[in-house]
Amino acid sequence: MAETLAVRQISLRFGGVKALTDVSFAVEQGELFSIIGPNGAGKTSMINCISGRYRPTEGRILLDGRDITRATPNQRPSLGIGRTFQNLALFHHMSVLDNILVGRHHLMRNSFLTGALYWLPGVQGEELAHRRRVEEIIDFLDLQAYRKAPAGTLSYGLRKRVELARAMALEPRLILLDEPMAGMNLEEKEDMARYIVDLNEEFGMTVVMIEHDMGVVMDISHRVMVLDFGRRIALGSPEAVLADPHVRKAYLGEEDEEPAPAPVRAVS
Ligand SMILES: Nc1ncnc2c1ncn2[C@@H]1O[C@H](COP(=O)(O)OP(=O)(O)OP(=O)(O)O)[C@@H](O)[C@H]1O
Repeated sequence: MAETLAVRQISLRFGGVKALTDVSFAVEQGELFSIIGPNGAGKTSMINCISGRYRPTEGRILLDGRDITRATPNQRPSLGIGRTFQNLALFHHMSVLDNILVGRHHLMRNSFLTGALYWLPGVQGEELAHRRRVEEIIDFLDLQAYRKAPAGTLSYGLRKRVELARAMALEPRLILLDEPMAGMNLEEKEDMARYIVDLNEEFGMTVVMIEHDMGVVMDISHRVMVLDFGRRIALGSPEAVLADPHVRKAYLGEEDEEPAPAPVRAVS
């Protein structure tokens, strides 16, 4: 299967801090790929390199074989990369519907002039097509009851769902989810896990997810990469990663009975 994302020997330094060191991995088209690791392991730094927020000190990032390492964060949505944030980034006073429409901004040919030229032929048609697509996403994420509500009035779990809707509205080929279940109760987590599986299977979106809830990660991921101190220490199926003694030591704090691990290794 084709590689949607290829990360090649990425390193990222902040002054003396090595956030990432020589990390490589690839994500296949249609894959649901998770990145896990202890606090400070470099997970968000990696997502930020892929989304363009951080520019890696070394290495390359390819999307569908095209080098996007130097593309700006503003260019990445047009290239097909959508993301959600660890801390919610919604417009609180805007309705759910309008927040989601913001996600389609880069797809709107007429966006800049839509207001002024609204009555010209084609502009209304385009606007309608965007609204239809947004309504489909609202249905998919069961947000009908909240479409007119200001985003700031919703519960935390619902706001996370609106943020997912906004990222989906971009119709990304690759969607980056930064802790989509953080702060949720069990029921909200189960809902979110189902939506992520469905957007992967039904909408065909390739997913890269950071998540601390190991149960969810192991349940829904096709493959899992483990970072520790900015290095990749394991990569493989959830079962292989869970069974890996170095992962158990680094991530779960279990005693390692074997000699110290090599800095970079893979299991599959
Ligand atoms: N903008 C920044 N400036 C300086 N140091 C940073 C910056 N961003 C991250 N770091 C450092 O890089 C390292 C990796 O941080 P990162 O946030 O990527 O880890 P993480 O695995 O996402 O952690 P968490 O699970 O706590 O969110 C940490 O030592 C962190 O302090």
